[in-house]
Amino acid sequence: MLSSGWVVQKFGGTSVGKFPKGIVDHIIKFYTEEQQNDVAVVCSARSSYTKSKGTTSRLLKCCDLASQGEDFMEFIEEVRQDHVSNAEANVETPALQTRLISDSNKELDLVVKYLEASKVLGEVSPRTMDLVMACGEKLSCLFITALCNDRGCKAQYIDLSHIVPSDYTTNNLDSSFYAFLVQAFKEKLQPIVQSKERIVPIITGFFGLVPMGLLNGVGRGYTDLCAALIAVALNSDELQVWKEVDGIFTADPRKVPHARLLSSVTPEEAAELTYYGSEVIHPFTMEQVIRAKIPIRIKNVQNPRGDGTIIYPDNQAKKGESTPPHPPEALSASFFETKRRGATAITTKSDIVVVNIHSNKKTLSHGFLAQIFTILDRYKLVVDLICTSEVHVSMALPIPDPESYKALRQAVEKLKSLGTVDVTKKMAIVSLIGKQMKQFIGIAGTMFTTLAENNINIDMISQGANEINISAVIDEADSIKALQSIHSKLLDERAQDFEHAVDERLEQIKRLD
Ligand SMILES: Nc1ncnc2c1ncn2[C@@H]1O[C@H](COP(=O)(O)OP(=O)(O)O)[C@@H](O)[C@H]1O
Ligand SMILES: N[C@@H](CC(=O)OP(=O)(O)O)C(=O)O
Repeated sequence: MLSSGWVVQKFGGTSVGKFPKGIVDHIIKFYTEEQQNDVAVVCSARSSYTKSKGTTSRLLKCCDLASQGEDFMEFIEEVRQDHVSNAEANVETPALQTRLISDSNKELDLVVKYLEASKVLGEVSPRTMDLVMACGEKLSCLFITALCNDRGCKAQYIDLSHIVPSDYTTNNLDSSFYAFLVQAFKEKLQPIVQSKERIVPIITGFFGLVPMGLLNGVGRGYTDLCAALIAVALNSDELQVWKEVDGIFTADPRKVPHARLLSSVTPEEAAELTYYGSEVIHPFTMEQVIRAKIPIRIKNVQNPRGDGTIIYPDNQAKKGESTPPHPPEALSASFFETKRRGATAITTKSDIVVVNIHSNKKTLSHGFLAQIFTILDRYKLVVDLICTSEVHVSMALPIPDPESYKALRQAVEKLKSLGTVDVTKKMAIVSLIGKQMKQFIGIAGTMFTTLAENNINIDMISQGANEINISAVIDEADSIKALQSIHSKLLDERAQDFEHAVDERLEQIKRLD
């Protein structure tokens, strides 16, 4: 498959909020004018500083209030004010500014209608929630479209919020649903693709009224998935996910000052990092694009010329290449990267609660685990890590908000019928991630010795079946110390003493000689 010339750029809510002019002048225009690419832009709802104060969070708060029959207008007015003053501050051409404000007001008025009806009913259906949430991406894309046109880059607003027909039925968001979406996106973008003039489509990251609701089906961060499907629809050369960091680092650079920028990671590593606390990319994003052989590049809106980090399998050829990059999989490039030393990155996840269950039977009866999971399932609780012995089960659960804490309390009451239950709060999971780790001996040893040397108590240990993740549960208060000390032993450029880990592959090769 040859180069199509298309590049899909996804911008997160805080980037749209903080750097809109930079996005248009130094990113969109750079790729269209200097690189001569065709660019498609996907935006999330605007957040000025943090996601929790962002438009999506405010709109979800309105849904919450309406479902309790309470007044929500205060939050609508906050969203309105935010977008009006943003339009006034950034869009200079009077006609474009007036139209943007009027279009934004219309969208918000519509949301008020949906919410008023829900308030009367005292219930917000998943469909209504989607209709309300979609407004965030609409406002953001109306704004970026106006700003592009204002600054001399021809752009067209594309609303995907009704792309899924109301009679579309599916029980889960499987590959046939994604295939349907890709086809629908292709049709929607066809006029722009065929246009003689270069037009940048500015596409709402909200993609339709998904059968069980976008929040239930995909979750926050759905715009990453939308951008991925657009990249597939356009047979794009690259999917660029623009953030406020230079790419993926060996650890969260805010917590580990010596963290290094990684030039590439595999999709499996990116997924593990995201799940275990480093919110890099929505996990659903990768499968579709990688299958279409499209690389994902994480880049920084504040440093657009940086190389960023590429997410791509180390054993698969890219679009337009006939063979995988050399050296081949058996001895992949990172195998020779001495700096990597087996592990790729380290991450921590906070708000973890450990639940221990001691069976009241002498031996583990069959069905014991099934009973535990049935209870957890009933309360929609997720288990991140689990360790079992014959009569004892330890589980680490993410409990990030009051709602999940309430569910946990109810589940614990039920679990008590199976045995003695104890609960430890304020814990964290520290995870060492690396696709190459499985061929090294001593990495887990070094990780746990480092924790011991730093007086950090380990509550649970787990090595995932995929062998790319070694995790331990520790006190949340120790998580920064754990990150920094393990990083300096196993990932720091200046790490001196890594004498314990033996590269098993290299040893095998030596033995063959
Ligand atoms: N290993 C990591 N590499 C890069 N960033 C990381 C890592 N772990 C955690 N982070 C944090 O993830 C955040 C991602 O960037 P940000 O632009 O804030 O995301 P968003 O697109 O959600 O707005 C950064 O604040 C960064 O500190
Ligand atoms: N606007 C949505 C979806 C999203 O993808 O956001 P972001 O790209 O900023 O993570 C949210 O806040 O969840």
